[in-house]
Amino acid sequence: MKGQAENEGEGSEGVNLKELKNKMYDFAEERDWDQFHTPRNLLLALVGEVGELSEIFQWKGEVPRGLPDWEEKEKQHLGEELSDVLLYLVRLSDICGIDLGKAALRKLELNAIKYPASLCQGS
Ligand SMILES: Nc1ccn([C@H]2C[C@H](O)[C@@H](COP(=O)(O)OP(=O)(O)OP(=O)(O)O)O2)c(=O)n1
Repeated sequence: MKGQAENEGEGSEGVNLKELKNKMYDFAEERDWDQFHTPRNLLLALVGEVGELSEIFQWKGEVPRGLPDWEEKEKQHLGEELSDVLLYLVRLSDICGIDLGKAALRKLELNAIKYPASLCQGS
């Protein structure tokens, strides 16, 4: 199993970072909001959204994977906050001139070197 959301809704599989980056670019351009999308502003917006994401889990204690007991409305809200975090992260990376996909792949490689599976099994 690759993840809890592996078999979820159609249409989500083809989404890529470039598409999200371009859509955020268009969103800002159409509103003349590019002037506000500075690195610091975007970082603060990102952190704010992480706070909103945290609020959803606040006081719930640990919850089982897949969130089986959550109402659909609650899960939809979670999806919205996760998306806000992702979108601001994508936009922040773009504004800073970082190729996020490339950077993330490189980081995965570094992680694998730092934590060799043979030495880290289950601990
Ligand atoms: N200057 C802005 C403001 C918003 N957005 C976009 C990116 C986020 O995906 C979303 C954030 O919108 P809100 O600030 O309205 O935040 P929420 O959607 O979380 O609403 P609320 O804080 O009322 O729950 O809109 C943006 O790109 N640039």
